Amino acid sequence: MGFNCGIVGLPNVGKSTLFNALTRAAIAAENFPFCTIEPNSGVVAMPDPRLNALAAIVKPERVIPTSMEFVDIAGLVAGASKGEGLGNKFLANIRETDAIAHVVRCFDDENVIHVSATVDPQRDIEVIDLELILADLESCEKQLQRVTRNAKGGDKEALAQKALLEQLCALFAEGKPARLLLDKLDSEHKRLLDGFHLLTSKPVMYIANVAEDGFDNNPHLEQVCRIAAEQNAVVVPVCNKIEAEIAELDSAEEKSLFLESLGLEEAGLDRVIRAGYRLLNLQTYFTAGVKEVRAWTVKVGATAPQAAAVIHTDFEKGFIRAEVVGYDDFIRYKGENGAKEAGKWRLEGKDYIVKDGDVMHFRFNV
Ligand SMILES: Nc1ncnc2c1ncn2[C@@H]1O[C@H](COP(=O)(O)OP(=O)(O)OP(=O)(O)O)[C@@H](O)[C@H]1O
Ligand SMILES: [Mg+2]
Repeated sequence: MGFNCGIVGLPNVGKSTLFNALTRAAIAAENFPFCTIEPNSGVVAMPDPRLNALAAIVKPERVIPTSMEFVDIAGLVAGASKGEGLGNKFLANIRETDAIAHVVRCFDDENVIHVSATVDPQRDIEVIDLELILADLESCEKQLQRVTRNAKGGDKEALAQKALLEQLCALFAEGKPARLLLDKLDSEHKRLLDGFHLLTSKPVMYIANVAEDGFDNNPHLEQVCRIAAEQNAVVVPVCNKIEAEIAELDSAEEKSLFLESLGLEEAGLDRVIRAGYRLLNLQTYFTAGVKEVRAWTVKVGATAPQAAAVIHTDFEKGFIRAEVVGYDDFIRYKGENGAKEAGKWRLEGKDYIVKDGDVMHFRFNV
């Protein structure tokens, strides 16, 4: 499934370090700005303890998690929207993503170069936001010219696009991102907005890259949390450097020992991956057969046929019914047969809205 989250931020703030930890890749993450030029992408497995619980009941030959893609993008600097630091190219890379993980430097370290010399999360966030907003402003102004020509003929769609583009330009002129408008738009206007391919309409979460001991009493982190709260955005505090070190350990045992020695319960990466998944408004359903127990990703609100299409488009085309057992029932009644006996096994039709954790089997006909 093609959902991805772009790792975005100023140069040298720890983006590639996080990417390496997430994907166990070994791309260059050196202490100098613009170390990354070409975007790197990697597919990351979604940690989900429910898979093991299902496997313990079904005892399948294999267990397959679902995944999402992360893309490590080059650092942006002030002036990027005018082409500074290869800015236009990097902005084009961001345009390809579905959501943005904005990495903000929240650690002090004299040895790690900061492009503005000091650590100041508020300023750094504003630099990135401003570049994305300026790029969107320019793009909307261009689109407005084109649409205005079409609207002269009285074309309804063009008139609606024109009104929305004007609203967006006004918002950008105030230095605000398009995502602030999202809650106020109906589905028709959301469709129009999607068609404009903007950067600031993408959902954003903040990755506060802290020092090893920077989770508590860290004014930089507090600043990010304050800004995020104003925007209704999520903050994930992580020490990217430690995560990269943990990812290099071979066994799960070594990892948990290392985490314990640092006083941490869970790898920060799992929190990043889960937050990215939620940011994209994704949820998981399962298939549980003796051959394989597997997690699949669908958008929240997907219907049963849409969920079926994730496995194969034929499943959607020839969709007849979906056999469904909720995850909790599946566990409580120890599998499909138990759930059936307890009256918790359902046959659902094409309008059924999939719930997170549903264990599903599709009946189809091609
Ligand atoms: N939490 C941290 N504490 C201390 N040092 C860190 C931390 N996170 C990353 N670093 C260091 O910061 C430097 C830059 O990291 P990295 O290359 O990942 O940045 P980047 O954002 O990808 O940069 P670029 O935009 O140039 O590609 C590296 O030397 C890395 O080890
Ligand atoms: Mg990099």
